[in-house]
Amino acid sequence: MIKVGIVGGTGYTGVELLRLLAVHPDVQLTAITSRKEDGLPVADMFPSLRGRVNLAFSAPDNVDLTKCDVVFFATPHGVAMAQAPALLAAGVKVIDLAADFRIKDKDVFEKWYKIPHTCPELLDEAVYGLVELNREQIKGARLIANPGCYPTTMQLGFYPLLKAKLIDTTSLIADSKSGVSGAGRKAEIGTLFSEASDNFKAYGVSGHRHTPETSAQLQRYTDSPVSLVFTPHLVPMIRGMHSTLYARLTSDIANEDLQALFEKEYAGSAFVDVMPFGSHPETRSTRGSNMLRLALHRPGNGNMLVILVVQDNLVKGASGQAVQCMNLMFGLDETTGLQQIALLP
Ligand SMILES: NC(=O)C1=CN([C@@H]2O[C@H](COP(=O)(O)OP(=O)(O)OC[C@H]3O[C@@H](n4cnc5c(N)ncnc54)[C@H](OP(=O)(O)O)[C@@H]3O)[C@@H](O)[C@H]2O)C=CC1
Ligand SMILES: CC(=O)N[C@@H](CCC(=O)OP(=O)(O)O)C(=O)O
Repeated sequence: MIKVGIVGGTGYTGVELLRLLAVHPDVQLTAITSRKEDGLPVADMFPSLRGRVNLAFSAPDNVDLTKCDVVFFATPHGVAMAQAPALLAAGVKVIDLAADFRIKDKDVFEKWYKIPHTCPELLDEAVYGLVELNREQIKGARLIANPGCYPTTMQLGFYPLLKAKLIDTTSLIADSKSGVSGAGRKAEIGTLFSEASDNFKAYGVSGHRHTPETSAQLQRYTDSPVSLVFTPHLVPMIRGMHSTLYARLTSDIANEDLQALFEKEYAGSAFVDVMPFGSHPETRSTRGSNMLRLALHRPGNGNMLVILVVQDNLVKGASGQAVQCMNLMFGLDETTGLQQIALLP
């Protein structure tokens, strides 16, 4: 059994890790931390876990995480970078759900996250945990930078087109919407019921930290300079993410061939569903599951391609993706414990 520790077990990605790992056949939950809830039985805070998780939360300082085989950091940016060196030195693998190791350039990280990077020596080694694009590297990794939720949708949508050199890389557009759980469980005015429900707004239009993360990753797949405009929106739903991606085709290609390109690229991927051309994927078709669904459109048969991408921000956008990485790092089938079908309605 893989002994698992979770730092930050009371947040939305932490409890999502617990939901997935409590029934994972190869996992033994070993330590779950919370500074505020030290000593409280996990199932007292989350009754959905009664009878499934028998541990209590521990303060991070009171628990020996070196007895774990892998530790997930479901914490704000800056926490994993402080603890990863000691854990790695003790032979523990680390999966960070925050952004500490996603951006290879320390200066770019510090500019967008406005905190100093205290562990730049690990930036080169960290493997970006987007399984569909990095599967082989993840298998041998000790340290995973789990992707941001929006970047997952943007990369899986644009990647096949970039790789096949079919689009203008300087005019990529992503118009994305997230459910409110994307902002985490902490109290904030913007996510109060009376602020976020029955309302709709864009945010971060002049600059969101997921733009540099996504651009840098996409740049790995093309020699042409990548330029991306990304606009996130908050929508009044709990889970879910919908990205409408726009790309200008630079070559004359039939719709059937575009569809075949995506189907071939993701044929071996259990968690990327290429829907029939012209489909309208719904976020609820991924709710609670690790699936990401996408569909291609070509309005008026012109040279603008529209790619619709949906996922559950907490599963494929965070905790499910992290478990997918863990499976590969421990030699398991990547689908182990992740076969849930989406909830509907
Ligand atoms: N929500 C989402 O859809 C996604 C989130 N992420 C990323 O995952 C990470 C977790 O997000 P989310 O679950 O939403 O966050 P939450 O705010 O819901 O939870 C944060 C957790 O971290 C703990 N924590 C906070 N500060 C510290 C600290 N200094 N040391 C140790 N533990 C700490 C908190 O518990 P306590 O204060 O009691 O210790 C809590 O359990 C973030 O970096 C986020 O950006 C990534 C993709 C999607
Ligand atoms: C709705 C909402 O607020 N979403 C978050 C992003 C979700 C996320 O967790 O991304 P990181 O892991 O990169 O922080 C935001 O836009 O800040």
